[in-house]
Amino acid sequence: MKTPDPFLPSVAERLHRARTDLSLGLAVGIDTGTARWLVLAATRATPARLRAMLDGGDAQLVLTARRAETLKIRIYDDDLVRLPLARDATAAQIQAIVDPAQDLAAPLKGPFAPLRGGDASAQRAGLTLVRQAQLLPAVIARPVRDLPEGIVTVAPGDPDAAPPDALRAAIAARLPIAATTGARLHVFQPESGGPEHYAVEIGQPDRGRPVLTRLHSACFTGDVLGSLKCDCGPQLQAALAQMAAEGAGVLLYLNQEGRGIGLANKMRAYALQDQGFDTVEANHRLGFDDDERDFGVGLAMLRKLGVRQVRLLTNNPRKLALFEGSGIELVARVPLWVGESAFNRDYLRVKSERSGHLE
Ligand SMILES: Nc1nc2c(ncn2[C@@H]2O[C@H](COP(=O)(O)OP(=O)(O)OP(=O)(O)O)[C@@H](O)[C@H]2O)c(=O)[nH]1
Ligand SMILES: [Zn+2]
Repeated sequence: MKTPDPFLPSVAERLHRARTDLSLGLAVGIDTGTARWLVLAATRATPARLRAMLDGGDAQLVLTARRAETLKIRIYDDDLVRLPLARDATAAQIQAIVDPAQDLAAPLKGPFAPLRGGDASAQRAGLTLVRQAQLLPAVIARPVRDLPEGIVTVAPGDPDAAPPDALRAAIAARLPIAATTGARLHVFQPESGGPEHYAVEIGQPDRGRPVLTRLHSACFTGDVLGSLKCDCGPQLQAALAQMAAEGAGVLLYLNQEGRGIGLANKMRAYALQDQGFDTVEANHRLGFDDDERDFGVGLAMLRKLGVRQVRLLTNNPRKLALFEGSGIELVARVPLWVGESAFNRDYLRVKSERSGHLE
């Protein structure tokens, strides 16, 4: 077998570049083996690139099935829809279809005649990349004979087939915090780019015994600003306090703002919540699933820290299921109910009723 050229990017590195390029408003190539597609993030396309896409005459707007349900579009491809775009389509028209901000003010956007049949794998890969880039999940796609020189190109199966990101334990240092002076902060970096994640190690947890552990997802509004709309800030403080009281624990701070949709989209969701939609409905109207997080990175961090058994502070059944077959034993769940306020009572109720959160 030929050894790969060490200077060429790996699949994981190419995917990282593709996500970055889509965020910048650049087109990415998707090569299915029989066809080549150019893909642009619908919310980032510059006017010139949008025009160039439309001029070909066979451009499509690709949306998730979640967004299509809101717009009452017939879904033929189970997880997505493909809408043909006219040559004279405008950026404003596309924005109105993609972004739910104007849904209530201007509900009638159709009629839509989605495409059916044929291979949608390139479009599906495009959607996966833009949602991983925390952009609104919608792409403009167009088949081309040849991909332009210098365009980052991936295969449709790459986003799912890429090996889980290898993590580098970059650095750790002592960090006295309000909860305890005996804390250390570890910084982990995915080797193929992407956001860093942190671990706060309290005391010196005995690796031969179950470690009190929390997987906490970033919430700028709750953790930093003390937002009353969620329970994140109080959960963070309560978890650290309990670890300090027991003298040991590990809190993973995962940079998955807004259950993985990013702060901008979480604020779009909050604007929809102000219109009366709940936290789950708001995600769906934006085109996302209820929860876009991948907790696999948390397992990788625990392995790096040498944690083999956990007592997990959570009410979320998805976090419990994560440990099945992971090699890390879930010994107990420790409930974490704190911080209820008049502003988040409905949010907490929806988490119990719709997302299955445990008492
Ligand atoms: N999309 C979206 N994300 C939200 C909303 N409110 C809070 N979040 C995010 O939800 C995440 C909360 O995660 P966690 O603290 O892990 O809570 P959890 O999944 O409910 O699980 P446990 O607290 O462990 O029971 C954070 O990333 C917040 O930014 C919302 O209305 N919409
Ligand atoms: Zn929060």
